[in-house]
Amino acid sequence: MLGKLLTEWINPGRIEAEGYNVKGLDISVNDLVKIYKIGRGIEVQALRGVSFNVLAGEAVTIMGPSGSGKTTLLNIIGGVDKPTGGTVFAGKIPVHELDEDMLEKYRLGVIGYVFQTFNLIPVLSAIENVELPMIAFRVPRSIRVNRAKWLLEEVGLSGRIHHKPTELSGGEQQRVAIAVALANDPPVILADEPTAELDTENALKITKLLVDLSIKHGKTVIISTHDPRIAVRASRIFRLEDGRIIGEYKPSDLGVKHEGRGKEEDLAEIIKNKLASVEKAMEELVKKLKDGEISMEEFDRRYNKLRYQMEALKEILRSLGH
Ligand SMILES: Nc1ncnc2c1ncn2[C@@H]1O[C@H](COP(=O)(O)OP(=O)(O)OP(=O)(O)O)[C@@H](O)[C@H]1O
Repeated sequence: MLGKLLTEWINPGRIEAEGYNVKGLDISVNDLVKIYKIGRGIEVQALRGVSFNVLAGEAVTIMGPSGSGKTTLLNIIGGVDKPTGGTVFAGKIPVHELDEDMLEKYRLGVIGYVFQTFNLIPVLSAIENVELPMIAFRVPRSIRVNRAKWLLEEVGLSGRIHHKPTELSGGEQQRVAIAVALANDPPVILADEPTAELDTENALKITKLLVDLSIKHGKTVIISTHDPRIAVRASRIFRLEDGRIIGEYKPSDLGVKHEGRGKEEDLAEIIKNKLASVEKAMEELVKKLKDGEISMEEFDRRYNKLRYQMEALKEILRSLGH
């Protein structure tokens, strides 16, 4: 029964030498809990009931400090790790219920995973790295080689296809890693801090490549990041802290246009203005409560929302050196 839900995705016949045939899937995460047991009865609760939805074809970011659970969350969505509790659906596929055999198929056909550390095989050239997932997927050689070339061209590396990872810059290695993730034309791309090792210019280029997969090709893209400058490039930002989603924003809530590519000084100015308006709204809310215009519940709900927004804005300012 479960196998049937994967049938569509595990057919190598759907892979073509060029282009993307497959659009994104909805991702639905419900009350996800992950507890790591680290011996002697000690437990680490990495996720404490995380729920959120990503629409098919949407690009979102998960933002949060180190240790907040970003990698754990992506690993569970990506079928690399199993949850302790809760559910994850990719379209109709109940990822949390898949056994090892089906998870392997799911990882090959449904998920393209981009890691922080590029994760390329050092002894293989760029093109051979891109071919690997297609070999595992049993894509015929003629299609495989041409698709690998096409994908490397797509990520702007047509002149580097025979280079080994060590002969490429960090930004170029991450481009190859994106081509690897796209090899089997997956509907869902997960990227775990894909820009952590890169300078700002390369980080923004890689982010654009990933976000464009959603905008131009309808893929579902989930990017985890520490960096608010990256986060604001997606359509929505989920803020994860201590294993919980504590807020959800649109870049416009933070005063930034969805595809804003402004200079960093401009961004700081915009965010300072937005911060001032959020602080003003908080003051007004306090006044309304004092004047008896709103109930305590309503105050709590609205004040907390503003507070999370304020914290996110302050974090962006800090990362911009203000
Ligand atoms: N395999 C594991 N065994 C035990 N604890 C783990 C394991 N993996 C992660 N953790 C713990 O779970 C929590 C969340 O870790 P996770 O790696 O998901 O966070 P993160 O937000 O991705 O952090 P970073 O930004 O530093 O990569 C942390 O407290 C971490 O120490």
